[in-house]
Amino acid sequence: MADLLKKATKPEVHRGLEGVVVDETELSVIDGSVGELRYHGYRIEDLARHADFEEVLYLLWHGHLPDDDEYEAFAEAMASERTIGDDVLQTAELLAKSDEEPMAALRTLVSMLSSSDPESDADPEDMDAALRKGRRITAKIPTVLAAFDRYRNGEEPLDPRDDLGHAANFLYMLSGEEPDDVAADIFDVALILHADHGLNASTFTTMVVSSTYADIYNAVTAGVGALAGHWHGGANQDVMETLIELDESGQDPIDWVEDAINEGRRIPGFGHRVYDVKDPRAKILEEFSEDLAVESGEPRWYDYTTSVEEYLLDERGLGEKGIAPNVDFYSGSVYYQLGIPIDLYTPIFAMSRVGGWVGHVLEYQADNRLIRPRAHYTGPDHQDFVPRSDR
Ligand SMILES: CC(=O)SCCNC(=O)CCNC(=O)[C@H](O)C(C)(C)COP(=O)(O)OP(=O)(O)OC[C@H]1O[C@@H](n2cnc3c(N)ncnc32)[C@H](O)[C@@H]1OP(=O)(O)O
Ligand SMILES: O=C([O-])CC(=O)C(=O)O
Repeated sequence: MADLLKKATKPEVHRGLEGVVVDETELSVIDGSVGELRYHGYRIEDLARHADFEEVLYLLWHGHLPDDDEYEAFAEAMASERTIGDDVLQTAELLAKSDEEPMAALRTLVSMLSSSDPESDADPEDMDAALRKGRRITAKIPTVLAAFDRYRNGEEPLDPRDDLGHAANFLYMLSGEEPDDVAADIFDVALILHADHGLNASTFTTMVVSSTYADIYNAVTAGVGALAGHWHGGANQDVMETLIELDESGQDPIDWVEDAINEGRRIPGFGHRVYDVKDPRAKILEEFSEDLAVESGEPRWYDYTTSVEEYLLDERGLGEKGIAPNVDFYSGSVYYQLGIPIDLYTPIFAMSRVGGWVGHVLEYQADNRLIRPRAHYTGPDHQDFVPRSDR
């Protein structure tokens, strides 16, 4: 005990685990100094251009890109798992009627999916079962989200269509209309871009949970919880709300952002723990945002984003700790222009990131070790206990 109380000998404390390397991974690598991201060695730009989301899921879960046969079998297995039971639908309806936030509804519904999983009793050390469960969760998230959204709009949910890919089927279940190729492709790329990103907070959360051998439903449910926060996935919704605030202010965007910074506000969609420069995913989404603006003839949202970026990145400069745009900055205006409700942006992030969560859980559990760091104690050395009535 005496040693523990020697506060003078303070160990090096890594607040926020900044820069701490806790494990090895083959899934993704980020070079934050030049803005590069690769999944299993493939540049994110190449995956965005040439792959689809199902291929990327396969890559993250199996370690290689699928050939034609592997792809077909995988896409078919994913599509066959999209349906959800009546109990989950009824809960989605109840949550919608009680005006639950979509991200909170998703957390509840993902947790509930385990009750109807045919392998819910599988040994948590059975990695094949964990992969199949992860695949089921991933296949069903779009269905639960679309059902929730339709219920809150007073509409009945639609059955998933197995003739559409993961991205197009979600857009169909949401609106009731088959999306055109442009919308389906942009949405598919958005899913690819958000699928994995090293040991971000939500992925690390899933690893902590599964390191106790709690099953993958616990891990993914916790991942949804961690992603919800404004400093992580929740920022994409904040970005769009901020752009709307800017629009309603009637101010010039540069004046607006200058005032916001002078008031000490954090601008959502800027700053990153790993990137010192612009996030490569933001570059791709920015192009989509511009394309959609040109196509619709409504440049407002794209123009606001570029003005804010110009001020923060170019005029204000990167400073000691860069505040360049992260992935959330441009996804907001892309989803907005695709007509997706603003409070679904973060659940959509989860719809994609579940691929990384499952991949990292499987990778970590292949050589599991309980995650259990320590804290430097700074409380009182000793206190005599006083009964409550005498305090
Ligand atoms: C998918 C993702 O999760 S991407 C991140 C999404 N989150 C956001 O976009 C929310 C806005 N951004 C932020 O809050 C932060 O940049 C984080 C949480 C993402 C990263 O935080 P950290 O790595 O801990 O950086 P930290 O908070 O120490 O910031 C360093 C400095 O930059 C400033 N800064 C960081 N982000 C911003 C921002 N968005 N707007 C204004 N200033 C910022 C901080 O105030 C701090 O300044 P100081 O040193 O004068 O106090
Ligand atoms: O890596 C991070 O800390 C946040 C992020 O960009 C992501 O999770 O995609």
